[in-house]
Amino acid sequence: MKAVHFGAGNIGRGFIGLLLHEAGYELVFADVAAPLIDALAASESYTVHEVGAGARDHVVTGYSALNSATDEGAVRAAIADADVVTTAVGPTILRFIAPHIVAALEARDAARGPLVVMACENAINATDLLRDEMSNLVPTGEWEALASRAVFANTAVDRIVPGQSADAGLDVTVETFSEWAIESGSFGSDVPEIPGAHFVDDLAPYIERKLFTVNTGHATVAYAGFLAGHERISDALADPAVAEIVETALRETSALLVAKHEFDPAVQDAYRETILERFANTALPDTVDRVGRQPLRKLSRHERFIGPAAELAERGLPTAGLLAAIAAAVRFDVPADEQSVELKRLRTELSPERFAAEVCGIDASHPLFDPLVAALA
Ligand SMILES: NC(=O)c1ccc[n+]([C@@H]2O[C@H](COP(=O)([O-])OP(=O)(O)OC[C@H]3O[C@@H](n4cnc5c(N)ncnc54)[C@H](O)[C@@H]3O)[C@@H](O)[C@H]2O)c1
Ligand SMILES: O=P(O)(O)OC[C@@H](O)[C@@H](O)[C@H](O)[C@H](O)CO
Repeated sequence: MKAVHFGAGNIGRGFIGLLLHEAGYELVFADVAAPLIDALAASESYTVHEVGAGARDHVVTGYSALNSATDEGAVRAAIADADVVTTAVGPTILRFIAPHIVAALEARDAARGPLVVMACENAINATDLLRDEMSNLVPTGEWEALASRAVFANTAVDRIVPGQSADAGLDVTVETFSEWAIESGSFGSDVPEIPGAHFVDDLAPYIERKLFTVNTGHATVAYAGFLAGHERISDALADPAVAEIVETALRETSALLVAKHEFDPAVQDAYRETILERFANTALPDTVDRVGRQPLRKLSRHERFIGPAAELAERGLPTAGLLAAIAAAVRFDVPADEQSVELKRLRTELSPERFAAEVCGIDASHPLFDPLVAALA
């Protein structure tokens, strides 16, 4: 069995690559970062170091590495001959991955079984986004035939993998917790064997619970923590003023998840508590800069703040905690982060009303509009 994984970064090496390796796949990493790909190609193994209670080390071996910017022929040949292709590159990068998979499907031997395509990103239905980017590249009338050579499955990926220290080499430090949920519907009876992943009939409750609890909470710690002057996530959460905003925001998203997906309230409370314990892990060197990265993406319509706040407002439920988090998010000022710089510019150029409409996708007809505009002012 062969898998090609795009994005040999933190979650790529620290989780998806590890699980595919442990599942017995011959693994090819593809990335555009030349030093990273050169180092992987020259290495025989790297180690995933877990930190926290029950931590273990895992050694990943037997992989190869290709530069998808300079060696696209080899990357496409590898995908054409693979069973599985996965991504962990960021949702906005999927459009750059799409041409490789389209070309590989065109070159694929028709007798070969279908290629399993799974985007492992923090976004709702990221694999559907990737499939849409692919279909946009194919002439009308030809997509159905090409798409029949692949199976597309949405996934939800959860493991905190912080930025790695400069002297770590290829090794990755991760938390012990992990969850990879994969929607099973498109596989029929031919579900891939990936121990460590679990297959679910309907991914929507899983991905929304993950994005609107783990990622809403995480981003709230990051933005409120940044404003309070903290660098590390664990320090930020230890600040009672930050913790209070996080608790309020997560009580609100929990109310939505329970109402919408009928989660047992006690189970959701326990899930939320586990997540706060994960953020508080002092052995995990995670930072507000990493967790708050790309604030414009995080403030967009279907993301971790506006997504749940809009649905809560539509149901007449409280949103004060999420709005406090949004008010902190728009003040995230990290010069090394391109979107933070762009956010700063937009805040000087756009009125709160235009910011709500153009960045957050909420216009005056929506019940969230007035409170959102007040939070943005
Ligand atoms: N780190 C985490 O804790 C975590 C957990 C769950 C999900 N995720 C999601 O996984 C994705 C990746 O996050 P990360 O933390 O690993 O980021 P990262 O920056 O560590 O890794 C991303 C990798 O993608 C590569 N890349 C960028 N453009 C590319 C292209 N055109 N082709 C191939 N490779 C390209 C980068 O060079 C980098 O190595 C994001 O969607 C993130 O939300 C991250
Ligand atoms: O990756 P992002 O930028 O969407 O979000 C930052 C973190 O919240 C995220 O990477 C978490 O660590 C991860 O989603 C945990 O599973």
